[in-house]
Amino acid sequence: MGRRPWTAHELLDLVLDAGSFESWDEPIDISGQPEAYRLQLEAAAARAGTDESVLTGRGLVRGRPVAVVVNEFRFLAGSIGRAAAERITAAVRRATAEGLPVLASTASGGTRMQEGTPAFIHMVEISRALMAHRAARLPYLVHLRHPTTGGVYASWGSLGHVTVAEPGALVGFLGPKVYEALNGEPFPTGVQTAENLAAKGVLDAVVAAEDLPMLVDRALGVLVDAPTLPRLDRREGEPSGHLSAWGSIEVTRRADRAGVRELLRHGASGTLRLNGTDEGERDATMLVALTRLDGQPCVLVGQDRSRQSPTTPMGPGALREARRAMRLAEELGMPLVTVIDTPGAELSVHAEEGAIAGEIARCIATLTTMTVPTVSVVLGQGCGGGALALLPAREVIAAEHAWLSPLPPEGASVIVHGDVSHAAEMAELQQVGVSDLAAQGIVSRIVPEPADDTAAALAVAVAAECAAALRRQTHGRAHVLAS
Ligand SMILES: CC(C)(COP(=O)(O)OP(=O)(O)OC[C@H]1O[C@@H](n2cnc3c(N)ncnc32)[C@H](O)[C@@H]1OP(=O)(O)O)[C@@H](O)C(=O)NCCC(=O)NCCSC(=O)CC(=O)O
Repeated sequence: MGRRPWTAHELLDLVLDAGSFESWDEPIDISGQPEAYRLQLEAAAARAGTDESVLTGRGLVRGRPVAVVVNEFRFLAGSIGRAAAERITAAVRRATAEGLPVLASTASGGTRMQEGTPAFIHMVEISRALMAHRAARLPYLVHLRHPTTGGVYASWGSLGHVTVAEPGALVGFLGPKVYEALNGEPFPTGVQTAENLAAKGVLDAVVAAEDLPMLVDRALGVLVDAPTLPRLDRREGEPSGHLSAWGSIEVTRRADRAGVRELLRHGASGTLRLNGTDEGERDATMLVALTRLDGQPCVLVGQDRSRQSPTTPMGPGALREARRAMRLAEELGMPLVTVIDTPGAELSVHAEEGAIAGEIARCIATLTTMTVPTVSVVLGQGCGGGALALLPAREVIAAEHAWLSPLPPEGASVIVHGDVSHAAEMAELQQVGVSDLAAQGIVSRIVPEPADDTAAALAVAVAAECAAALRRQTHGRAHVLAS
């Protein structure tokens, strides 16, 4: 940690628009507490300048109304006793009732040792209130400050839709001093840090408190704001269809082919990248983001062609990240976009032991049972079960040269002919190209690839088509709900 830790009041001043904070906190009666503890509480209040270890209320972040729950570490190490726990639970319930997103900022030694089990058990009530909040499709954003440990990290610190920690923050379940005393050896260094946990896919990002307003604004710009009018050029036109299936395969394997990154760069705005499964797994080949695709808010998950190679194939963790995106969309009532672009999933010991086949099955199972609008985009290579895992959305659109096959055409050639020389013939025979996919009803729309065929133009055309497809479904759903 570089600077002195933020106090709760400093954090509120930093994050909320000036003068917008309105406290929800009721006075706390400590008269019934044992004298020694009462004296500790009084001393803590005098030191911290707060009446408890948590402050709650509402305010504006860049004009957006939010409920806030902020830990004060200087009050008995931000520890959570019954009064603090009840304050958090009440604030979350009020936020739910008022339809407000919740932003929590933690800094704590966990359950308050002076209060023990009756306080500890309140982790359950806090979690219950937060899950009711999430069930009401309201956002919960978490910011972990230095240090965040114990029952705070293991309840309201870990239940966010988006979870970030400040640079250098100690974030861990058991405090390192406690570990060392109990185990007779120090806990390994560099593990309980914001940076390590983000690298491991436990946290979404490392974000300084100064940058929290931007993060909250971005997240709520997708999670709360209504769609805006389309602005991208739809690039109407007929598919040229002049290439064979093999010709298309060669086009999609070109280094300058547009991928999901180009789709976001040229066709989206207000993108907030998420990171990992939030369960301790991360695979750079899958990209997950909250974004506005041509003005349409959505959760987007896509296979990143730029990160896949023979040495870094798309593994089972990538598919678990995809399922996190699916869960998020379903829970938040957000449209989901999946982007298919893979030369195939990982074939290895790691993949088998990580349940790659099961993850493909679970992705298919999840996608086919989602109730929110879903669109999949076959953008480039659609090879094998790894591609199929992201395919079965309500509407499937495909770029003109995209393709879908059970395995690489070279593999099919080996199976049937004993060598790879019949790959082009097998691609044709196996009907992998988009015209065949459309004829079979697998693909409902083909996005013509612009004649100039630049990655940017393709990305713009696909983004516009995809957003339009989502709008059609969202509109249709509203129609059904209204009737
Ligand atoms: C959070 C810390 C890393 C911060 O370290 P620092 O070196 O900055 O500060 P410190 O250790 O001197 O602590 C500052 C003061 O806060 C007190 N203090 C720390 N944690 C406390 C807690 N949970 N309850 C009550 N008091 C606590 C310390 O005794 C000390 O008091 P004084 O100033 O009087 O000396 C460390 O305090 C720590 O490891 N705390 C315990 C974390 C933990 O393992 N919690 C699990 C609790 S059980 C739980 O939460 C349930 C669960 O795990 O599920």
